[in-house]
Formats: sequence, C-alpha cells, structure tokens
Amino acid sequence: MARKTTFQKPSLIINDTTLRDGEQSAGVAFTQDEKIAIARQLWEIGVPELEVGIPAMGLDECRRIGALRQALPDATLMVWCRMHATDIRQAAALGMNWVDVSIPISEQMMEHKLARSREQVLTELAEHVSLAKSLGLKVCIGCEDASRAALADLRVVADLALRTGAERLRYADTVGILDPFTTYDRIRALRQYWPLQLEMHAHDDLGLATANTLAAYRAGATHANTTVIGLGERAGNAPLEEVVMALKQCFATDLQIQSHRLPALCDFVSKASGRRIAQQKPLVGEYVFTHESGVHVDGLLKDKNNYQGVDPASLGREHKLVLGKHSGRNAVRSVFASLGYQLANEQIDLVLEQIRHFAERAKRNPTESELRWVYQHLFKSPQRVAL
Ligand SMILES: CC(=O)SCCNC(=O)CCNC(=O)[C@H](O)C(C)(C)COP(=O)(O)OP(=O)(O)OC[C@H]1O[C@@H](n2cnc3c(N)ncnc32)[C@H](O)[C@@H]1OP(=O)(O)O
Ligand SMILES: O=C(O)CCC(=O)C(=O)O
Repeated sequence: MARKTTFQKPSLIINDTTLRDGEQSAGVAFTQDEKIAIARQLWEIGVPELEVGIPAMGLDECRRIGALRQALPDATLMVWCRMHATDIRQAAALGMNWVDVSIPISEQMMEHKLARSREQVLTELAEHVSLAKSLGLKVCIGCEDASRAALADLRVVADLALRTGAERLRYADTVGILDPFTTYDRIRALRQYWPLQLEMHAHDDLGLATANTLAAYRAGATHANTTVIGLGERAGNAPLEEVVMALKQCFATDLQIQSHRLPALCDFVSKASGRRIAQQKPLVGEYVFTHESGVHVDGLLKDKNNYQGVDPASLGREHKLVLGKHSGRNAVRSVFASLGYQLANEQIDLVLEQIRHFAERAKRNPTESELRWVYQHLFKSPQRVAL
C-alpha cells in the first residue's frame, strides 16, 4: 500500500545517465548494439531524457552516439562535455538536444585539478555556454563537486547561467558525501536564486544516493540523474529503479515509467555491464520478495498487506514463500498443501525438524523436489532417512 504524504509537487524528470556515468564504472564498456538496446528500453519504458556519452572520447564513441541518435530520432539526448569547443561542436554535429558543459566548481578542483584561476575558468565557461547556445543546443551547466563548493560560488555560476542562456544547473555530489538533510538545505538555498531547471546528480558512496535524490526533489530539484542498477563511478549513482519506486511509494509521485519492465531492463544492463545484481538489492534482487520467517509467512498467507510495503506486482514480480530454518507450522502446512500433501500437525513437526537441519547444513532453502523427497522418506518409506 503506497504511504502518501501531504507533499504536493510537480513530477520529477529523470535524466538517466547509465550510458555516461553508468558506463564509467570500472571495467564496464558497452558495445554500440548494447548502448542502443539500453537506450531503446529506457526510452520505451518512459524515461524522458538520456545522457548517452562523452564525445571527447573520440571517433568510435562519437559513431556510437551518432548511431544511437539515428536509432532514437525522437528521444531527448544529452552528452557530457568539457569546456572545450571541439566537444561542444561535436555534440551539435551528433544531433544532441542537450549538452552538459561541466565546470569543476569547488576550490579543491579549481586549484588542484584545473590549476587555473576561478575568473579564468568562469570566462571559459561563459564562452562555451554561448558557443553551445549558438549551435542550437540546450545547455545544462554541470557543477562538478558542487557538494564541496561554497554556496557563493554556485551563485556566481547561476548568475552566469542566466546571463548566457543556460537552461539547467546540475548539482553534482561528485564524491558522494552528502546526507539527505544537507542535500535538502543546499538545494533549497540554491533554489532562492536559480529559478530554472535544477538537476540532482547523486553518488552512492555512503549508500545515500536515492535518499539524497528524494531530498533534492523535495527541496525543489526539477530533474535527477539515475543509472540502471546504480552503475557509475565507485559505488555508483542513484539507481533508476529505486528513485522511480521510492517517489511513488513515499510521495505518491508517479513518473509514468512502466515499472513492471524495470526488472528486465536491470537484468539486461547487468549482463551488458558484467555487474551482477546482489540478491538483496532493493526491488530487483532475486530474494527481495522471498519470505521464510514463520511469522511473516503466516501474516502474508492471511493478508499480503500484513508484510507488503512495495507491491511486487508493480515490478511484474510476486511474493515467494519458502521453507527454512525460521519457518513456522502454517508455512509448512501451506507449502506442502501447494505440493499436494495435506499434513497432520504431528507430521508438520517432523518436517520442520528436517528442514531446520537441512538449512543449517546446506545454507539454503530446500527445493520443491527436496521437499517432496522429505515427504516420501518421512511418511512413505519403511526406513526414515534424514534429508
Ligand atoms: C565527474 C565526472 O564523472 S566527469 C566525466 C569524467 N569521465 C571520463 O573521464 C571518462 C572519459 N574520459 C576520457 O576519455 C578522457 O579522460 C578525456 C577524453 C575526457 C580526456 O582525455 P585526455 O585529454 O587524455 O586528458 P586526461 O584524461 O589525461 O586528463 C583530463 C584533462 O581534462 C581537464 N578537465 C577536467 N575537467 C574539465 C572540464 N570540465 N573542462 C575542461 N577541462 C577539464 C583536466 O584538467 C585535464 O587537463 P590537463 O591534461 O590539462 O591537466
Ligand atoms: O559535470 C557534471 O555534469 C557532473 C559529472 C559527474 O558525473 C559528477 O560530478 O559525478
């Protein structure tokens, strides 16, 4: 059952960056076909914007981005660019709708990465935004390392953005240090002097990327970056599937994304990236709708709302009830009944004992055929054999 708050706000627009920041995960490299297939699925399930790559990576990557553009002529596509004229011209030549012109904005990165004065860098930024505008591109200024930057410095960039015609600011928690409370305060503060589109780019180093994305939305962000299964630099970005489902569940904000298709998309991206989905990964992990504990299974059997927060059906999934060390009698009765065996109470106790021993030894739940075997050997065989 969705827990609705009184919070009312226009919907958030997802800019999914699986094909840019997601692919920056160490060792991940999508082929052209994979890039197109991922983009197509994202587009088809209703993700409105995609950040699809980095033209500066060279001719091969530009060809992939160009092919993607041709495959999805109506999709809203963005690429990431440095403050380099060649990158921006390339973005326009590739038919992109948006360009993210990135400026490392913290003192740390100005001094120790770009090694140029702030004045110099801001002049360059203004030139490159103007260039992008003259080429017909929409511009998002990517404020890299915004979470370690002074608010006053972000304000200067916001003023520059208004002067030069940039439509959006991206607030990047590049090193993943924010918590939801600070995120809320920072985005709210930025909102006081930036009236246009504001995009949150969260990293998951502390496991807070989804929470920070929600906090940013609540504080006034209009856009958010996500990646499928949370791919991205280091611990990755805010997972698309989590942001979509959490917005629905926590704020009753429906992004009109076909959530029942998310598990298949996650599976596809997992295979293409070579990154396995953890069994307990929220929403798409193999075991997140599987129940073993007696009290929980009993509750679910009586009414699934007893133990259902997220409805698995919204993801095209269903609850699975299994038997194991923590099972109770009602679970044993029900699971065996579903196999066609009606057990008496004393039989249930015998079965439970066997299952507990099995789980301890095997470190897993018994399969259906193993349960049938238990039944046969406990109640149909002349000699009892332990599972
Ligand atoms: C936070 C982020 O995720 S930003 C996106 C980062 N993504 C990637 O790095 C993946 C793809 N990267 C690449 O293929 C390459 O790094 C390229 C093509 C971008 C650049 O390659 P190279 O020219 O060989 O430079 P290299 O990667 O060694 O160093 C980065 C250079 O870009 C500069 N740079 C970094 N950010 C910016 C920026 N926003 N605008 C302009 N220059 C920048 C650095 O200062 C450094 O310049 P320097 O060589 O004068 O010191
Ligand atoms: O420059 C930007 O757009 C932000 C880039 C990014 O991926 C980050 O800072 O984590």
